[in-house]
Amino acid sequence: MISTLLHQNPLMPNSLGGGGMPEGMDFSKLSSIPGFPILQKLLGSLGLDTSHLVTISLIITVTASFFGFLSHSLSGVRSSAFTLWSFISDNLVSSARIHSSDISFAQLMKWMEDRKINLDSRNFYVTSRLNPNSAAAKRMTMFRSRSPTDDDNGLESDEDNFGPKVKYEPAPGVTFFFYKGHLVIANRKIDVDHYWSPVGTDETLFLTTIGRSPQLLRELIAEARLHWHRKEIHKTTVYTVGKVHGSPAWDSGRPRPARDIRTVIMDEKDKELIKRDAKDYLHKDTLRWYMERGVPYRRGYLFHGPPGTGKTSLSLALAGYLNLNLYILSLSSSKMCDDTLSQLFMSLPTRCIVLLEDVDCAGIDNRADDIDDDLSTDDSESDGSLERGRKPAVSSKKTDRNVTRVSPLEKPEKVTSDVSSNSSKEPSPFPLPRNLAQNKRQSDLSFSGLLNVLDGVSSQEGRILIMTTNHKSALDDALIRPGRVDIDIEFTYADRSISKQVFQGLYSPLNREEDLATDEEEDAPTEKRPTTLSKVDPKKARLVELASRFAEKVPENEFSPAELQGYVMMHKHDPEGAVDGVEEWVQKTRVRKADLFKLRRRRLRNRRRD
Ligand SMILES: Nc1ncnc2c1ncn2[C@@H]1O[C@H](COP(=O)(O)OP(=O)(O)OP(=O)(O)O)[C@@H](O)[C@H]1O
Repeated sequence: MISTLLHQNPLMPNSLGGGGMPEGMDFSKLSSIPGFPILQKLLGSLGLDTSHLVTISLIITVTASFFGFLSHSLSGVRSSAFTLWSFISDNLVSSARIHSSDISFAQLMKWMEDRKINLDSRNFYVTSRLNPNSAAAKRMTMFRSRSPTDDDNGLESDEDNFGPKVKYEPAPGVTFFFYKGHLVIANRKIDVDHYWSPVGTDETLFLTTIGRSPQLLRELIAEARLHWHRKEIHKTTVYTVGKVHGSPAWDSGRPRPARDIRTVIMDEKDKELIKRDAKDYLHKDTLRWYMERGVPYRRGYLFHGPPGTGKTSLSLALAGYLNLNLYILSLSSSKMCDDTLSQLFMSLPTRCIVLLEDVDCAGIDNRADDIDDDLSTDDSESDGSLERGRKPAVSSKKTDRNVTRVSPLEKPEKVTSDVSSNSSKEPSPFPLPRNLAQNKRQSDLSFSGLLNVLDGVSSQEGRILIMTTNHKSALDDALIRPGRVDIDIEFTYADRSISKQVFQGLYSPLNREEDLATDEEEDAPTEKRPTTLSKVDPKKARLVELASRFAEKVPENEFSPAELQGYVMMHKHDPEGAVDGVEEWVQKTRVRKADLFKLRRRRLRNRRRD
C-alpha cells in the first residue's frame, strides 16, 4: 500500500522515475549481493517490484515494534496484577489447601457434588466403576464415595439396569460459590496425573475466601465432613480377591448398604459380647494397652456352624456397626497358595475386618480321612436324613461352646487360654461336602503358610480377623489357639425363637428411623430398646401371632435361617399363606435333602471304588 502510494503520488515527481525507484536508491548495486537476483526474479513473478522490499520491511518493522510494545506493556500489567494478588492473598484472604490423598478432599468433593456446585459447568468429569484402575474409581472406593445420583437414604445401589451408574464430578478449574453468605473460590488443580500407577491422580483443592479469619473455611470443611459421615456411614465396602496385571489382588471394592446388626438373628448375649469386644478393641486407648504389654495388637473371632446360619451376615453387620471395610477371602479357592495369601494380607489396611471363609480348607491339614469318615458315618443312617444326623451336635450347643467373655482391655492372656482348652475335636455335626476333601489335597496353601499370615512377623496389626467354618472339628488346634481366636461363636439351625424372628423380620422390616438409631440406642440392652412390635398395634399383634404359629410348625434344629428365609420370601406379601404352606414345604424339603444326601453318598462310594 505504501509502495503504491509512493508510485502514484503526483506530489513526489522524483519518486516515479526508472521503474518506480526512489531517488538515491540504486538497486542495480544490490544485484551483487548473493541471492538478490533470485529474490528479484521471484518478486517479479509475483508481479511485485523490487522496491516493494522496502515497503514490506517497513511494515514488518512497524508491526513487530507495535507487538513488542504491547507485550511489554501486558507483562507489566500481568506482573502488577500478580503483585496485587500476592498482596491480597497474603493479607486479605484465607485459604485452605487439601490434597487428594486426604479424606477431606473426597468429603469436600462429595459436598460440592451434592450441592450441584460446578455441575452446571460445561467442563465436568464423567466416571463409572467400569474401569477399576481409574484414579476416580480408586478414590471413590478408597473413601467410599458414591454417585451423586444416589438417593438420600443411602440404600440405592451403585448400579442400575444398565450397569454401573455414571458419576458427575466437578472438573479441575476454578469455581465460585457462596457459603453462609460469603464468596468462596474453589480451585481444583491436577498436580500429577499418573493414570496407570496405583497412586492415581494427585490433585489439590484450594479453597479461598475473603477475610483474614480461617473460621469460615473451617466451618465449611467441618460441614463437608459431617455430610460425608451422614451419607457414608451406612455403607460397608466389601473387597474380594480379583486380579491386577494377572496376579491375585484385592479388587476395587463394592460399597453396599451396611447391614443393621439387629437384623442378624442369633443369641443376643453372643451378639452383645462380640459388639462390645470389637468396640473395646478399636478404642483409641487399646492400642497403647497392647503395646505397653508387648501383646500383638490383633483380635480374632471364629464363627462356626452349618451353612446359612448367619456367619457371613454377622461379619457384614459387624463391619457396618464398626464402620470398617470388609475384606473377604475364601481359602477353598483352588488358586489360593501361601504366596498369594501372604501378599493379600500384607496389602490390607491397618483397620479393617478380614473374613477368612472356609478355614478348614487350609490344604495341609491331613484330616481328609476324618472328613470321609464323617460322611461314611452318615451312610449308616437308614433313611439318609441329613438333618437328623445333625441334631445331636446342635443340641450340644450350650455345653461345648467356648465363647470367651473377656474384653481386650482386660487380660487377653487369660482369654486365650480358655479358648485353647476347649478346642477339642468333637465329631463333625453334619456331613462335609465331598469336594472339601479334594480341596484339601489339591490346595497349594499350607497350614504353616496360613498360620504365618495370621500372626507371623509380616502380619498386619490392628485388623480384626474373622474365620468361618462349617466344620470346627476339622480345624487344627494350632489354628484356634489363644491369640489367633479370642472369641468363638457357634451358629445353629433354627430353634423356635429363631424361626419366629425370621418370620417377623421379613414381614415387619425396621423402618429407616430405627435404622439410623444413635450409638447410645444401639448400645442399650436389647430389651430396653423401643421396637416396632412393642407398640400396641393390631397389625403387629397379628404378625406376632402368625410368627408364633409359623414357628410351631417348623421342626426345631432342622432348617437354617437361610432356608426359612428363602421359603418365607416366596410369600412376601402373604404372611397367612406362608403359615398355611409351611408344613407342606417342610415335607418337600426333607425329601429333596434326603435325595441329595443319597446322591452324594453314591458318588462317594463310586469315588472310593475308583
Ligand atoms: N442368623 C441369621 N440372621 C439373619 N439372617 C440370616 C441368618 N442366617 C442366615 N441368614 C440369611 O441367610 C442368608 C445366608 O446367610 P449367611 O451367608 O450369613 O450364612 P453363613 O452361615 O455365612 O453360610 P455359609 O456357611 O454357607 O457361608 C443371608 O441372606 C442371610 O440374610
